[in-house]
Amino acid sequence: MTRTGLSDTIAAIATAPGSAGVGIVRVSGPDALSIADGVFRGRGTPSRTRGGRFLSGALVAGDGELLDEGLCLVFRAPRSYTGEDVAELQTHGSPAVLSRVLSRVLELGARPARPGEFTLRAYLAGRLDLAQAEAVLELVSAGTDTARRQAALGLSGALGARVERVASHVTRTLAAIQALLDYPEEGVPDEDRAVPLAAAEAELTALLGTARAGQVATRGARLALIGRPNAGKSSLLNALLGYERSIVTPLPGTTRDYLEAQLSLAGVPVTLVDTAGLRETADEVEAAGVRQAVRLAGGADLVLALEDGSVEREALPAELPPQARVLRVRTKSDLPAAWTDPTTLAVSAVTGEGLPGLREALHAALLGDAARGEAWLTTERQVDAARRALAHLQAARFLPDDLAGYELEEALRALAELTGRDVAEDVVDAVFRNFCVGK
Ligand SMILES: Nc1nc2c(c(=O)[nH]1)N(C=O)[C@@H](CNc1ccc(C(=O)N[C@@H](CCC(=O)O)C(=O)O)cc1)CN2
Ligand SMILES: Nc1nc2c(ncn2[C@@H]2O[C@H](COP(=O)(O)OP(=O)(O)OP(=O)(O)O)[C@@H](O)[C@H]2O)c(=O)[nH]1
Ligand SMILES: [K+]
Repeated sequence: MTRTGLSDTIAAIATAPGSAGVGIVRVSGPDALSIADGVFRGRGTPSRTRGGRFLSGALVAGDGELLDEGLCLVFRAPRSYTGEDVAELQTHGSPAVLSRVLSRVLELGARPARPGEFTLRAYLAGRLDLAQAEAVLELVSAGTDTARRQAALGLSGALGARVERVASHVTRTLAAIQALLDYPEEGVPDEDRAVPLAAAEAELTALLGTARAGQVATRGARLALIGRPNAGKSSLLNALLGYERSIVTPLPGTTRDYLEAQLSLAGVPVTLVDTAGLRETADEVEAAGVRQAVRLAGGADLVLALEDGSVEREALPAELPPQARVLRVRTKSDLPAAWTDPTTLAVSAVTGEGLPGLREALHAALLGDAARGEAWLTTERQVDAARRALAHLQAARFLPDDLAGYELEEALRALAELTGRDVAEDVVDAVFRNFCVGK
């Protein structure tokens, strides 16, 4: 996004396209209220109304034609979403009405808002930090209640407060180091250096631990079903879905390509991936399927490794990628067990036995025990800044005071970036590029 025109008055339809009970045209900037005067006719005049009030009346075109009945909400700088003067024209929510009201507002001198420009202005006015602006974006697009809860927490500033706690430990250490730099022979005592640094590291590590959960909650998760032929992968997929998505036969090697199906696991959107059974095979097509299965396991957030409980246990013929996180499952628990293993969940796709426990285990493995009520990291940008901050803290641990001081300053810079107090313009612009017009 270019940074020109930031003192222009901007306008956009703020509500979703299509018909709705009510629709809103939002106008923000120095001329917002005088422009509202030109389109709104009521008993009061927007530019002479106190902030925080609304007027009821009519919206009219340039030639005086009545466009709709409506309300005008008046916000005065700095007490508005953007921090600027804002007029909200609230109409009946028809695209025909909204486009005529917007045209009139543009005719009166506003320019169309760029995507995210209202929120960018709120950020530049210091009303939101970058992590809060990201939370606004996540709230607007939240598809699950978990995503909504985390976004609302982020918008409330809870993430900023967590980061601030880490930063305060680092600042304390840095101050102690700087106070003693002129007397290097003394060294900074542990209670001013090792202790707060350990606290900062522990808090930051806990925060980083929420990243997977945060990303799973907002973007959903991929779950790959892996196992030998006939282990019961397709049957388990169908049982989890509740309908026959994947072909099940007694013949080993039934699934050769992979297939995907969507499932909601306690509000988390999950993509289940059924793969070809893993075995040594002379069949070219099946062998390609096996290689693909291993690759899919590497790309999944979680691998369900299935082993047939009714036959003698055999190791998987292929190595799973080392980064894969694996949950082990013993299938066909309705049949006499040929083996058991306390670290393996037993399920039956036929009777449904063990399925509720499996669903719970999946949910726990995907969302972890990230504490409720605590803010999570939800974007790659936040995770990257937190990782860099942690690396600097760890580097500082074993360095002499002067060099440690440098690492701590870098850690503070990364923490400031995390909440968006010290961020390069292109990074900010990349965040706002994902917004819709009108937000
Ligand atoms: N109609 C409408 N609903 C909306 C929004 C909006 O802009 N318009 N929002 C937008 O995304 C969200 C609410 N966000 C907002 C946050 C702060 C202010 C605001 O003007 N705050 C002033 C106090 C105004 C007053 O009380 O007079 C302030 O904090 O100083 C407005 C909306 C959700 N609902
Ligand atoms: N009794 C019992 N039989 C099962 C269960 N799950 C699967 N089966 C049977 O095991 C056989 C193989 O099941 P599939 O679901 O096709 O196994 P798969 O792992 O997808 O097999 P491939 O496609 O060959 O890799 C079928 O005859 C199923 O009916 C179960 O929980 N209990
Ligand atoms: K099969």
